[in-house]
Amino acid sequence: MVSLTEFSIDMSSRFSCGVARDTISSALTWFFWLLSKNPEAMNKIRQEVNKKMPRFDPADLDKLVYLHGAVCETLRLYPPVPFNHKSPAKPDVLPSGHKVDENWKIVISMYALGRMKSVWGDDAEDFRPERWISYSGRLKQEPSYKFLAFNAGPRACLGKKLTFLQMKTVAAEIIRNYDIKVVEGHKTEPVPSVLFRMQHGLKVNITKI
Ligand code: HEM
Repeated sequence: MVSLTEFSIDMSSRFSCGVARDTISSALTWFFWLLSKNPEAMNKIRQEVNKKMPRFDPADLDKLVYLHGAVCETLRLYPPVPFNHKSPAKPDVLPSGHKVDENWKIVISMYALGRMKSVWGDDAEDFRPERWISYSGRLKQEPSYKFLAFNAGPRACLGKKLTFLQMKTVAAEIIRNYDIKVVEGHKTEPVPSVLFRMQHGLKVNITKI
């Protein structure tokens, strides 16, 4: 058996396994990229994990409020499903006053909504997990029509809870044990498609803590 303390991998390919793999792998890839650009947030998550969940216990995942905020920020800025379209079942009038009928395809951009200053404030473009935490240190719940990564209404995503469970589990265990740095000069570009992947994957150096 070989014990590795430092190695390089393409993180996006490591996450590509399991049910609903593409959405969760896309989200985790952007999550680690955002954290590598925000080392302070990475440290805060590490401290929170070590303090509130010293040994992995799924029952403790709810206590990881800052980590939850960081996952929400990732999904707000880089929604794995960046746009969607819907058609009305019968002629209708939208709140904006537009008349629509069954032949219309209404395109909704989750990506644009997540970055609108009128919705999220002047710092809408910034990665700020604190945005999701109230003054009392609890998680702030945003309406699903505002935080649209999982869509809203009767056909919203059925895997939302499972997504947070999986993402927080992977994030907590990786951040607790490893330091991650994106390989210098590595290009990160999104693929403009139905799934918001990273064009060249995410090449990182991993060091055991
Ligand atoms: C980051 C992770 C995920 C994101 C961003 C996401 C996003 C979405 C979105 C936007 C929709 C609505 C699609 C539409 O209106 O056409 C949806 C539907 C759905 N998702 Fe997810 N999803 C994620 C993970 C998962 C997981 C892990 C599962 C199951 C294990 C899952 C199961 C489903 C199902 C069954 C639907 C269809 C619901 C219905 O039509 O009634 N999703 N998801």
